[in-house]
Amino acid sequence: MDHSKMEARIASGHSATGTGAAANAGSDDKGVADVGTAAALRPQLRAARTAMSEDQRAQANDRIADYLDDWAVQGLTRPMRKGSAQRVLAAFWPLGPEPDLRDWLMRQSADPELMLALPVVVERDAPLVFKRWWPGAPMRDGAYGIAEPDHDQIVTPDVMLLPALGFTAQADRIGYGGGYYDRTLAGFDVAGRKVQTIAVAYACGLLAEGTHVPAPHDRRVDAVLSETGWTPKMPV
Ligand SMILES: Nc1nc2c(c(=O)[nH]1)N(C=O)[C@@H](CNc1ccc(C(=O)N[C@@H](CCC(=O)O)C(=O)O)cc1)CN2
Ligand SMILES: Nc1ncnc2c1ncn2[C@@H]1O[C@H](COP(=O)(O)OP(=O)(O)OP(=O)(O)O)[C@@H](O)[C@H]1O
Repeated sequence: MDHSKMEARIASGHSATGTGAAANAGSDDKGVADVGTAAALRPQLRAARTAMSEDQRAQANDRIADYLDDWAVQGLTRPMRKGSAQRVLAAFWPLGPEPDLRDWLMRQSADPELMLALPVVVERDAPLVFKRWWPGAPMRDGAYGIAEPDHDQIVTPDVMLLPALGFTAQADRIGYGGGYYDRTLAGFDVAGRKVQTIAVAYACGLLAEGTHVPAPHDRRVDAVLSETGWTPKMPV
């Protein structure tokens, strides 16, 4: 989706009612057809995240890394494809105020059983591809200004960390609205590939019960991790 289309979607988004931290901004639009859709919820989710201070974000990033450390020991050891020597863990390079996993990734790069990867937008409205990442890997600015690996080593993730703007207690995920991850996961389904999915969000992205109406193409993730812990529980 190009920038102008994205802005148009945001401009047309209506606020939904709700009691969650992210659901407080402007709620005069009761009754409109798209109340509760991801598009309607994005503006207030963005506002809640932007309202965090740099300090709060840094602290939240540290807490998220702590939870990921526990999971790396207790959970990440499991989903290994038969015959493969390394698990491929796809993460993401932060865009603006997203959770920043870079320090954690840097530390994980020392684990010989892990191969790290980052998403690459190769084509608009198409599935993502994943390329290997290691500290010092050549990078370039890709689509949407997100840094991406600049080489040809495409890999298939066993486990995927996905950025999320919002989430529900049932592990529904709201992203930026490009549909990239939903398309990517749908493609993996067709190919018969199993991938464990973990959305990473700040806790202010939690939507109150009944606030969000997922679309048919929306994929639940196996779990959501925020600075307050796992929703619904650590995936093992
Ligand atoms: N860090 C990160 N990497 C990612 C994603 C993501 O959401 N975050 N993606 C997830 O699909 C894919 C890229 N897709 C994207 C789709 C739309 C926008 C987008 O709408 N950007 C807004 C600005 C967002 C903001 O800063 O608030 C724009 O360009 O107007 C960004 C990425 C792959 N890599
Ligand atoms: N499997 C799919 N096949 C085709 N189009 C899809 C698929 N999944 C999502 N889309 C399209 O992508 C658009 C955006 O989807 P959605 O709002 O769920 O994005 P998102 O999950 O927030 O974004 P992202 O995954 O990029 O972070 C929707 O209009 C939808 O039609």
